[in-house]
Amino acid sequence: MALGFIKKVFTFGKEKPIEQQAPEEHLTPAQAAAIEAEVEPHSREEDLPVSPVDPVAPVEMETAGGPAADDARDVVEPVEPEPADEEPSEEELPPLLPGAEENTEIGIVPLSLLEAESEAGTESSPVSEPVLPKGFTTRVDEVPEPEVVAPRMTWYQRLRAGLARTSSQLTGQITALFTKRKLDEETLEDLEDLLIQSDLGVETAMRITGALSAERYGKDVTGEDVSRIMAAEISKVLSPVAKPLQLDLNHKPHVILVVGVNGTGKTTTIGKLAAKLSGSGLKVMLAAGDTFRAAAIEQLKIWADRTGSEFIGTRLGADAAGLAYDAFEQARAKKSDVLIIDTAGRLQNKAELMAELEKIVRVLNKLDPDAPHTVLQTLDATTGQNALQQVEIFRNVAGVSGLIMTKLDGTARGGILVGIAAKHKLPVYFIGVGEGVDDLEPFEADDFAKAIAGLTH
Ligand SMILES: Nc1nc2c(ncn2[C@@H]2O[C@H](COP(=O)(O)OP(=O)(O)OP(=O)(O)O)[C@@H](O)[C@H]2O)c(=O)[nH]1
Repeated sequence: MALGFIKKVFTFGKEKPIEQQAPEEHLTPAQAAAIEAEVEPHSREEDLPVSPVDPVAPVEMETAGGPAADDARDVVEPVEPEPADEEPSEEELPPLLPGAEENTEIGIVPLSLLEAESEAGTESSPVSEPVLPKGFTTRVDEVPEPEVVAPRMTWYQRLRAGLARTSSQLTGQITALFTKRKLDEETLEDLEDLLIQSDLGVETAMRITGALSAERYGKDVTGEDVSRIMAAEISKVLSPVAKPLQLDLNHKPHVILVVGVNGTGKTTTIGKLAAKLSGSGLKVMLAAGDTFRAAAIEQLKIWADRTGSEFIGTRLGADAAGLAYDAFEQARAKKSDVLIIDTAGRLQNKAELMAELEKIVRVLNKLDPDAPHTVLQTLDATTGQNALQQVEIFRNVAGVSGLIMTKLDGTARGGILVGIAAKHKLPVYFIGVGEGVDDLEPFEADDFAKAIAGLTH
């Protein structure tokens, strides 16, 4: 009866079986960390049915809740539960997560909307700071002193900080170029060269110098004039590609395949995405499709535990397409809303890597002709021009549907995103501005353009 009671209190709109609950949902961060540190790797006895595609090693399937979930329930000290017939009154129940009301027919939902809703609900959101239901308490000595948390930087502050090196280098060079000179042909050519060297691409460089010439040719011009016009022109290039990542939750699971060269931040970005999705009340499963790099499997499992997502992995060297097949089957059986599949960024050679990606797509197609529903490519901003070529390669092989530009914090090459947008016209859904779980921001064209041009918001 007590378990049933807990289930009623912690269900936020979407029915979520009690064993699915991530331990973190009703623990303070310190308690969750303590439990995570003690948890032994979960050993799996029975094998999942082997994929008919290729025999693979026993696929390890475990919920991120795993053993910790049981320990977690031990941590909450139940005192006399409410008498069975007394339903907790409305005001006692934690508020539903916005958008997680009974509506189970969620149609096409832009992820940024889900995120905005969960952000809106964060101060009272029970998921991060659950209010223990009446009749329960935790031992007083276990309740850690609330640590003083510095106010979180706004989106724009984090972006400005992330792009600081790009913008300071660019605006510094522009200022040096425009030392109170009247705008002439030579200055325009110098500016064009400078913009091309900043990875903005020839097309965008010419747009900027053309707009500047139209407005200021033969007149005095300052660095601020150039920054203002540069921001406006970059924004025009980026606006068409700044789109929300749409999830079609009418067909579960929505399969997101993440591809990209090794080291571009695939696994990290998957963790960040999983945090946003599960924080919005969606059921997420992560599949360790990078069976080439041992650390990648373990890394993804840690992200699954940290974000309360389900995890499915297999042994090193196993067939990635077989893992993808099993993951899809498991996600469908467990009614996961979203399945995110990690892939290898490196194999013996590029041809092998491309062949593996093609096979994964083929196998998923067999299970759902529309799957993978989204193919995200991660691009490392610090690699500059190389990122342009990478889009070409992966787009042809895996049918990339959108981009996530990572490592924009601390790099002086953030301009490459403009060059890629102008050339490939692929949606840019998010940008990575750090290694932390929150360091993934929805891509906003205007903010990005102003940040690169060094303009205050
Ligand atoms: N500064 C910074 N580091 C990042 C960002 N995203 C990822 N990283 C770091 O980049 C390194 C590589 O990230 P991974 O997620 O392992 O990259 P991957 O593409 O999965 O690599 P492979 O598994 O080798 O294919 C890690 O040290 C990450 O912490 C970011 O936005 N900013």
